[in-house]
Amino acid sequence: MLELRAITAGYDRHAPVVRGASLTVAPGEAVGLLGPSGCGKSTLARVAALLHRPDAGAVLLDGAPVRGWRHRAPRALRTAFGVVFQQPRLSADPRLRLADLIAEPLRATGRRDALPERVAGLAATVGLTPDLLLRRPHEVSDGQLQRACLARALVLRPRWLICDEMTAMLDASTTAALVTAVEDYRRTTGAGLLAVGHDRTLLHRWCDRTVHWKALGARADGSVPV
Ligand SMILES: Nc1ncnc2c1ncn2[C@@H]1O[C@H](COP(=O)(O)OP(=O)(O)OP(=O)(O)O)[C@@H](O)[C@H]1O
Repeated sequence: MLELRAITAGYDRHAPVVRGASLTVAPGEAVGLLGPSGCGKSTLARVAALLHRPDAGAVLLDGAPVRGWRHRAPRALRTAFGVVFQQPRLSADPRLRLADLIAEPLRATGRRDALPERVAGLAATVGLTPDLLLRRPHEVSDGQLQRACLARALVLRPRWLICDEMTAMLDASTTAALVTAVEDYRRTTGAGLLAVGHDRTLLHRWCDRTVHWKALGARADGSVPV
């Protein structure tokens, strides 16, 4: 179980953007998080993925409170999360060919066993042809790069997937392909999903339940329309 308990977080301790938000995702469950622009969804998603340390509150994994964040989180916890962000160009190293981009977490964790087979298998899962794997980010479309970013997020076989507006910039067919790839992965692994977005129809179709920001118990700070 992934539990966020009364999370307060932000970029200035005196003016947090998230205040007292609570949310749970069970293993195998797909939870959608909807809310207006700027309310703090991405900040909360980064806390859930152990990428942003909250100012208050707790993140629990299978009942155990998380104590370290980012590089201070134990490797076994860090690699339990696969994260896909909205803008692939901000999260992809422009020097890497797509095959190396997908393999990056495997190399970083020293897990080079069966690397080419794993990359080829994931590329097929997300709909990338072998010729695209040889190109660098500036030689592919946003949708193709996002497919590679999803493959990279899956390469360590995470137990939890955090998709933060993963399809917001993409057309309907790429959106459908990426959602199908996530669901195929979840069906075979039992991974839990937190999908953040604005598209109510997509999240309702995709997820087991969709939570609105207002239902997280988050307190308004007077400036954010919750
Ligand atoms: N790195 C940062 N430094 C300072 N403020 C930030 C930073 N990132 C986000 N913010 C601010 O925190 C608030 C919440 O941003 P966040 O991205 O979490 O909202 P969101 O609900 O995901 O928005 P959107 O739906 O538009 O992506 C916003 O007011 C934003 O300007």
